[in-house]
Amino acid sequence: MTHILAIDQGTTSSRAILFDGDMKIVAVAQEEFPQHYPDSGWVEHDPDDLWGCTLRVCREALERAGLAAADIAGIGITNQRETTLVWERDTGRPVHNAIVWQDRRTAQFCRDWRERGEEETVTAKTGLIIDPYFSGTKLKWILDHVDGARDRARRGELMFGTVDSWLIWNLTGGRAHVTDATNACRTMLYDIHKGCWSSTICGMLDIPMEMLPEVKDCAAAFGTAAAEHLGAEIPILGVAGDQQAATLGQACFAPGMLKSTYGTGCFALLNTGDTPVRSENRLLTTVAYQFDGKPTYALEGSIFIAGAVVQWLRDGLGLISKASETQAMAEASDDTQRVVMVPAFTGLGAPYWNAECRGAVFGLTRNSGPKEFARAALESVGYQTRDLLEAMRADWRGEAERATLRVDGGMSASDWTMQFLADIIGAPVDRPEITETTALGVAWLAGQEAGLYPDMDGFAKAWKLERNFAPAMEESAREERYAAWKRAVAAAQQA
Ligand SMILES: Nc1ncnc2c1ncn2[C@@H]1O[C@H](COP(=O)(O)OP(=O)(O)O)[C@@H](O)[C@H]1O
Ligand SMILES: O=P(O)(O)OC[C@H](O)CO
Repeated sequence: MTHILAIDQGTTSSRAILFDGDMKIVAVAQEEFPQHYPDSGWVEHDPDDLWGCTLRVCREALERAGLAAADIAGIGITNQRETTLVWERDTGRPVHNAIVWQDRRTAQFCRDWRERGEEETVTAKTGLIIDPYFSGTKLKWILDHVDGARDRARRGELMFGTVDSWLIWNLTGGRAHVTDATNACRTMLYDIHKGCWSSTICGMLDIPMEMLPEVKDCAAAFGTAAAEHLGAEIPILGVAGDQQAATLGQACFAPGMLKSTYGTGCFALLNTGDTPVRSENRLLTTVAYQFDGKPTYALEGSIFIAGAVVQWLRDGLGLISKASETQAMAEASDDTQRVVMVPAFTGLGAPYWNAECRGAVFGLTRNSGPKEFARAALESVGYQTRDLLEAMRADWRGEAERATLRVDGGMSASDWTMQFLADIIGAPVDRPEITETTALGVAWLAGQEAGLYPDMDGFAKAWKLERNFAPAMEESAREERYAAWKRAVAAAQQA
């Protein structure tokens, strides 16, 4: 058994990536699945799509690599986080579509909950703020709206899970109802200090605790994939939410190390070691990873629109036909114009958490055109990251000051964006050779549990730099531009 199968179940596609004994990628298979938008601000996935396309890509990757299940030492699963599923214990049938992390249907409930003055209790226990983003209020919504669901859950007939739990349940033929600490801590039902489900929060949301999965370390025996799925039994040995998996894949193991992943959204995590740091600046306290029952914590900043702003230039405005064209446009743009784009298409995430804010563009002149729009779109990703880093620097005793930022995700391929990022945060940006860090992180979890891959130190040494972006912008220009961004965000929120 020489290989590891990493499953990356994301918001828009499922991917299966096979790694060899040297942690090199040997095959990738990917499949997109439909998004469902039943109402304004609602986003759902069909649970059968999530499971079905995951299984197909696993089979396809094996076929492409010319490998059989017997060659696979273990499976690692990483997944879109917070997305909420409920299914029947007996039949495995979901009682509702999965409610996706982006879904805002519980915004009113969250507002009322905050106004009842209960946010302090929630934050103290879970490290999160009250927002529809997390699983807790989505699960409550399902229990409130599916006939008889709460009573059935109380009788132990229904099970809750995030996407990792759902996939493991299916892979193991209904034998394992489990999750890991990094996924559990995004539900808003998990006490990150005690390391267990919180009866207080479950009580506040009237969630029967019978329906919650068992929480394990990130590297553990999660169950065995049944032979009928991939041709032979394979143990599932690693699980982590996708942003935590990227933190692992970037080998951010020491306190103060920082990564940011630029996909559809952007998620920055700062390792704070064994101390859960309480944010004074609306960041989240989260479990970065957990081994031997001991959590390592992180401060997380979540931005909902990063690469998605480039998709909007392509699909919404028709200014480009592919994402990489933005590079040449930004290079050729008029630098004297100060067009500022606030891409708050679905509200603003950290550190603003303004669900009602919408996008805006400032500073347009008669000469502003597609190139300036492209530049402003790419710059918006840098400015939003700076917002997160400002908050991290303030929260973490100033120790995150000028820390190198390790980047990954699809948009990190844009050299122009990465250089602007280094310029505007005033700190170095490191892009690794492998930008598939999410899959790598969870492959490493499974691989070291299987005894195939090195320990933490060995893995950290294997991390390789592809390119460093050093800040080159004058301090005065940096601060002047950032101030213009802050004014634009304030104005967008007032509009
Ligand atoms: N060269 C590029 N320049 C700018 N944006 C890019 C580039 N390549 C990809 N992107 C953006 O990155 C995103 C895709 O990254 P990916 O990590 O695959 O995202 P996800 O996992 O969220 O689907 C898209 O939103 C796309 O617009
Ligand atoms: O599926 P992604 O890569 O868009 O990541 C989604 C995040 O896990 C949401 O918290």
